[in-house]
Amino acid sequence: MIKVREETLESTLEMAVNSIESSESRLVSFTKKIDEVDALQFFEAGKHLKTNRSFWSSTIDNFTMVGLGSAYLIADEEVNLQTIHKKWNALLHNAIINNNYQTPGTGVTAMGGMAFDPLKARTPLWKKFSKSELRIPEFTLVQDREQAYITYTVMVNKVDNPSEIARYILEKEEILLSHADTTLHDIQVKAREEIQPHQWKNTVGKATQYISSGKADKIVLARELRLKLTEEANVTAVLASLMESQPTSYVFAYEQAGDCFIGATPERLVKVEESQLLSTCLAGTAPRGLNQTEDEKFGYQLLHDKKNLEEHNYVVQMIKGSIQSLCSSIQIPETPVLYKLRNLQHLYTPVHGILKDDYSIFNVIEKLHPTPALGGEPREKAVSFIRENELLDRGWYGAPIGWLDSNQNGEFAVAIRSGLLQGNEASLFAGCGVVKDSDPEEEYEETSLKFLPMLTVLGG
Ligand SMILES: C=C(O[C@@H]1C=C(C(=O)O)C=C[C@H]1O)C(=O)O
Repeated sequence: MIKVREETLESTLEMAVNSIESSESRLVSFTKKIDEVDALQFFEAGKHLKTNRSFWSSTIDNFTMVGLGSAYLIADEEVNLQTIHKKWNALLHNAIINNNYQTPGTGVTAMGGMAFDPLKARTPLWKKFSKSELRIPEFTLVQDREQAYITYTVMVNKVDNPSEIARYILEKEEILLSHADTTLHDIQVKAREEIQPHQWKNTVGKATQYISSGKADKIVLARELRLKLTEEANVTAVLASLMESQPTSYVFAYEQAGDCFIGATPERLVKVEESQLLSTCLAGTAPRGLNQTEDEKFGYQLLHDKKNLEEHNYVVQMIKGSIQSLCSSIQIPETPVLYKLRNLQHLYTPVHGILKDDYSIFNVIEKLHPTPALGGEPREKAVSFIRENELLDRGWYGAPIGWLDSNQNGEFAVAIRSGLLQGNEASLFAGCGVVKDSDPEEEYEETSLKFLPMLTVLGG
């Protein structure tokens, strides 16, 4: 990685082009501070580029990232995180980075996600999505509280003309930072089809038998709700509604050739800021009450419910065990607290650790995914059961989604409370942890509640 301090984009590009000797190409990035902008407007204006867009917002931290276009793609059909990690390192090794800021998400940044289970046969539903992908956007906007930054990233080679590239970028920037005209319509759900609800309940029954016979302790089963909408959903409008209705969740979107994977997940998989590591154990669910007394009653019951505490504890123990070798110290509270969302409340245990020098966010994701919150316990048995019995191609649902940068920062969430928008249709996904005394009917109800965050913003 070559860090440079050239004054302008053009001089940075010139320096980069001149530094290239053979037929290789090099990634060049240039970050500048800009006046505060509306990230959603920027995302909407990104439509003008006719390109794939990505969005990430951690509302609680007041941190939003928008990625437009693709300067480089690391796509892999294998979901081998070590291979992806090597490709990312190789890309950065040769990159020329002009960034005067420390803010996470500046410098070279990648946004991406992956399939929950690369071994599950892919169905047409997810045909536009690779099994894993890291996209280095051409334009990355970071809004960190009141500070905003834009990074341009391009791949250049020896014969490129720096002033032409600079002109192209600045022209596009003008469009992106000008006010986008968002005409937002109220969409409605015209029809909904629950995919094989009866068989799903049978599969839950089968999982409880499998667990009772001692072959596994917990298996997470998910199902799909297919929607027809009155018109094509505007992704920006859906994002805006998710940010408003789910202020304690991560709101994300990842477009792929017209389809868009989108959601508002409360579940952080891992955040790394320099050597600080944060993870989250989130499992165990109850509804919100209709009034404060009922809400507190449901919360109290959840905090004392044996089945939910057991489901939760599998996650705590697994996360603790998995990151032990990567961290020099770990802090985990003894007991969970409640994490309240608009429609649900969960058992929540935060995890803090100090990441040892030799490890990065890739190593943590590799160890953690899938946690027993989305796979089960023990992992291999549960994931094989899901692969063989679940009536769904999860695609990117339930898998890590997020971003990372060239300064060892990054954050990935577990892509739940999510859906795949496909023109004027959409598929929503929801799952729940099954243990030995799970009741199929209750689990069915729980998944119905978990569809709500997405269903509501789509007018359902
Ligand atoms: C699988 C989902 O949620 C997960 C399962 C939970 C549970 O079983 O209690 C709770 C939170 C999530 O870890 C989902 O929302 O689709």
